[in-house]
Amino acid sequence: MSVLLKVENLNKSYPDSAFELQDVSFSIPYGSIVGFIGDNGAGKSTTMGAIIGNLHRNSGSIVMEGLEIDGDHLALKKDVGVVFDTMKLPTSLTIRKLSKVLKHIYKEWDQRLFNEYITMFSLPENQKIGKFSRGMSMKLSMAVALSHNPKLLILDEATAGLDPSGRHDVLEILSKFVKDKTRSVLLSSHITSDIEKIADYLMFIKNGEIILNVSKDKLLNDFAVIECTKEEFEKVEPVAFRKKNELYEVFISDQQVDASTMKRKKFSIDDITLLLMRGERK
Ligand SMILES: Nc1ncnc2c1ncn2[C@@H]1O[C@H](COP(=O)(O)OP(=O)(O)OP(=O)(O)O)[C@@H](O)[C@H]1O
Repeated sequence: MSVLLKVENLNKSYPDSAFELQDVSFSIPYGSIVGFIGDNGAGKSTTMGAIIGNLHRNSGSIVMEGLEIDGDHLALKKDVGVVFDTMKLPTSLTIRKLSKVLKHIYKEWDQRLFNEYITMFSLPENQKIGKFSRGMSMKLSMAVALSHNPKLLILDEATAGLDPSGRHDVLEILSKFVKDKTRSVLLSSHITSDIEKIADYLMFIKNGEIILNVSKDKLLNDFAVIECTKEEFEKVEPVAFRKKNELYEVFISDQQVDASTMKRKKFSIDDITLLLMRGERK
């Protein structure tokens, strides 16, 4: 399995905050969509900002297509399309004028593709961008990010604020984007149903630490949620658990389930997220 982006031991702290990213390490294989899940303030935007060089990292290495990105984030920016929840495009321009500027900035700018996205998202070409609604701005950022032929798309809460048909379009675009296995997506979202639909890998972060990084298929097939008694609980090594009155709700590898005494519960990615974020670890 070859890797598009490899992040190793990424650490980042802020001068006026107790928060720290703690040795964040992960890889993004070619052709994959990685869903990045965590509570507010868990460290998703910090991780993404440190990767693209918007934030200074304390330590750690970032390797894109085998090339160490050490200070020279320009090399990375060419190959990475970014959509953050706050838009950073010039508000006084119209789409028409913006595309003329972008043509000069990006060597691989694809005007035909950009026009297609603008039509698909029904965005007005002659209205100033500053007057766009939040959803329209996100759609425009997405169109820009996709049209300079990036290898990696980094999307921070990009589907939040989109109407259902816009979200449907974006999810479809992302699935198509990775289909030929030469590109990948890192996507953070609180809408776990979106992630459940399209992600190949799920990466959970809590208090600046990656607590689980697993393929979606493995998560759904090789793990289980059970409800059990204290005696049964003491025999297992859970990933996470929550005490519910006298019983325990436990997230464990499926191998540990003793089918004669333990009952598997149906679970969704939302359930797992809640157990990982609110639950305890043994
Ligand atoms: N510029 C900053 N200065 C100080 N602390 C910051 C700064 N930016 C973020 N933080 C802190 O870093 C922590 C992680 O924030 P971050 O934005 O990475 O979380 P997140 O997982 O993206 O959250 P959300 O889901 O709310 O977007 C928070 O405690 C936040 O207060």
